[in-house]
Amino acid sequence: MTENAAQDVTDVPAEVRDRHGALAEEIRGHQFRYYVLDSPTISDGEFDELVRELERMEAEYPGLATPDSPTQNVGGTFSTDFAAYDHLERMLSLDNVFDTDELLAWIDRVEREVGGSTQYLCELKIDGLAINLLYEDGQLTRALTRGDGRTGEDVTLNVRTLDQVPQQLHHSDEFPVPKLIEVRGEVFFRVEDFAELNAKLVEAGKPPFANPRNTAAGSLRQKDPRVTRSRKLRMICHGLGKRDGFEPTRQSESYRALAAWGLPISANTKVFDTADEVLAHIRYWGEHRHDNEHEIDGVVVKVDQVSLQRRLGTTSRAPRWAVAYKYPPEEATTTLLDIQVNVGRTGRVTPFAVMEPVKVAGSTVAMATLHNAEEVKRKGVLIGDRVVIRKAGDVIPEVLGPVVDVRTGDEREFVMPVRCPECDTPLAYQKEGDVDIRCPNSQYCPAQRRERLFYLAGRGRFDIEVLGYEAAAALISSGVIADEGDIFGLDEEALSQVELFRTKEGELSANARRLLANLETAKDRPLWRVIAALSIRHVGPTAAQALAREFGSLDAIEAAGQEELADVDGVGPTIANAVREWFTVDWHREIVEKWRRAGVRMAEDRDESVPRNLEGLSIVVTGSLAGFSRDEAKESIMARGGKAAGSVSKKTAFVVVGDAPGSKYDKAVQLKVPVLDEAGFQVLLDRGPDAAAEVALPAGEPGDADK
Ligand SMILES: NC(=O)c1ccc[n+]([C@@H]2O[C@H](COP(=O)([O-])OP(=O)(O)OC[C@H]3O[C@@H](n4cnc5c(N)ncnc54)[C@H](O)[C@@H]3O)[C@@H](O)[C@H]2O)c1
Ligand SMILES: [Zn+2]
Repeated sequence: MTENAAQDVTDVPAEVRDRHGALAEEIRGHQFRYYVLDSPTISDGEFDELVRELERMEAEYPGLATPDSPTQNVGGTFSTDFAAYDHLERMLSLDNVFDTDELLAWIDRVEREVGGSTQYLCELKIDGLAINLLYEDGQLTRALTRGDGRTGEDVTLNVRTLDQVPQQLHHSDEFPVPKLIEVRGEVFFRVEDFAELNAKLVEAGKPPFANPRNTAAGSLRQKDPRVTRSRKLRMICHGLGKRDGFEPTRQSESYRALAAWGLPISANTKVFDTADEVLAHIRYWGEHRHDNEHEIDGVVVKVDQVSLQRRLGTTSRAPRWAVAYKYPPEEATTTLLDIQVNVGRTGRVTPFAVMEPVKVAGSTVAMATLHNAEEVKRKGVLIGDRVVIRKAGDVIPEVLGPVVDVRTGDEREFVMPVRCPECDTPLAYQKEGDVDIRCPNSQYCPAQRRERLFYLAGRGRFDIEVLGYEAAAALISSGVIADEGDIFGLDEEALSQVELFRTKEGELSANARRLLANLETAKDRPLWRVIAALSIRHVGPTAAQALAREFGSLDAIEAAGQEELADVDGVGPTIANAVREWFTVDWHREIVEKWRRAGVRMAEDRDESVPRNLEGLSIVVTGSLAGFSRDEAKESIMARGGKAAGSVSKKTAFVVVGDAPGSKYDKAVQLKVPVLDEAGFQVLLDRGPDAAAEVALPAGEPGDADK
């Protein structure tokens, strides 16, 4: 103990004592909301930050670390809604570390105290709620929540509804069922079960739950076990309490015993010898945090040998032989300052949340899309609310829902505008039943022109580096181009009229020159990217590639009929309609004309060394071929002028059948379309349709002749 530790609380300056007292009180309030009401008002990350602040105060003034401080206690309490029982052995919490250095310091301390190296059992830290199962003579006699660590809430009837929890432990020759044992574990929702639960709620017109952990806690702590039964709660065991008749030497061994008795254990526990291995494991799970069936908030590192666990002992709050490495929190709470709307490339008007900037998962979040007016209603958020937001990995941030309990009454409902915020055109649904409302002024709406221009400069389209959002906005608002049709007509003179492209001295900027150079290169992008750049609804990269491959030029696409388009693999009727409709609009065709005049590629290059011997023929490939991938087979057909169709019709010239062909083969037989095997396909490619017809399998022959 340090000298300081002897310090008396009365030695602490009064204002520090007050601050400490207030913070401790605040923390206890949050613990009550979290453990008893299952309804926290701040995120776990924010809560942990408060606790750390308390710890920092106590490190400076150790006199403050009195036994009733939250830092010295297991953080829960119990509710009078349930009968209370004492645990036979206390249930502890875990100490946390938040980075490599803190973990290495913990490992150092452990190894110093046990006088050598040891083995580390690493487990995923399941984000659920702790449960204590008491088995006497193999029978489940009681299930308690952690409560304050000494006394828990009796949720036996609820736990009995969990399929994974055996009422009677299974017999095992290797591990005889002990006379008495307390099994500790975590109750949680699998991510997919939680999503399913929420989907059902939404379908029933109810607001979804925000967070699986608190929902799991709420689902288990029900007065009516039937509610618990209706929720797909799961459990994983991660420790033992009191035991009589079972003395494992390692914790990892005890898991084998639990499994033998029919209890659920994790498939993701591993034992390591060195700190490096432990760190690599933690790194691995940090990157694969969402590849698991349940949410994890860290990795728990435990000394595996039970004798060493005993030697290390516990503090009043946590074992000294285990520690939780916590990953950065993915949820935070913040204030929803406003809900504004954005007009997209296709005129879709989407509300988005403007929030007080908050740090989550390593980045600062100030905005998040709310998708549509219905979604705003469904989430139940009001402007001015405290909201829970989530940013998981690379996924865009999401508003989960409001913290209803801290509303002041000053919050107000969001009203979806009825006119476009940029061009004042009345908004409309494109067709009945649409969830998205749109600005129909697609030609002139400045927002849509700007968004389309920005979009065509992106990856998978023209890839014009200098044409970012700001540049797109400047080009449209300055009026030097009316819309994307004019973009390739830009020259030095036009650009010098745009402030963004001028230097302070009024000269053309280097960026302007770069833009012109970029535009020159962009004219030669492959056809599919040109198609994608047109902002035809539903036409993403896959459809654009299919169209380019199939038709080879924009003219051919424009000339193609609805059925012909829909027939292409990767296109289908919806996209076919969108393409047809798009070409009926004058100013759309004008864009194509302007690009054509500027020298933008309008057709695929043809490989002249390949014979065009399949011109006009529609060929379907089904099943897998040994010498060609799907795409190679299609490309070989298209390079010869043929059409690689997705479905068999009377117009199909040949059906090429590989291994495991599907219903297309049956259809070919039914329609008496000539069928080729792979060798026949090769003949078709090399020597054309007449030669292939001679090697085609007789139509309707194999097996199915009488169909
Ligand atoms: N948002 C709030 O207002 C609020 C309030 C109180 C607590 N909390 C949150 O609750 C947590 C603190 O509570 P805590 O005391 O339970 O500490 P903890 O979550 O840091 O760790 C202890 C618990 O981890 C669980 N656990 C999961 N997997 C485990 C494994 N493999 N091995 C062992 N234990 C495992 C156990 O149930 C154990 O009790 C923090 O995440 C905190 O942010 C939040
Ligand atoms: Zn508009």
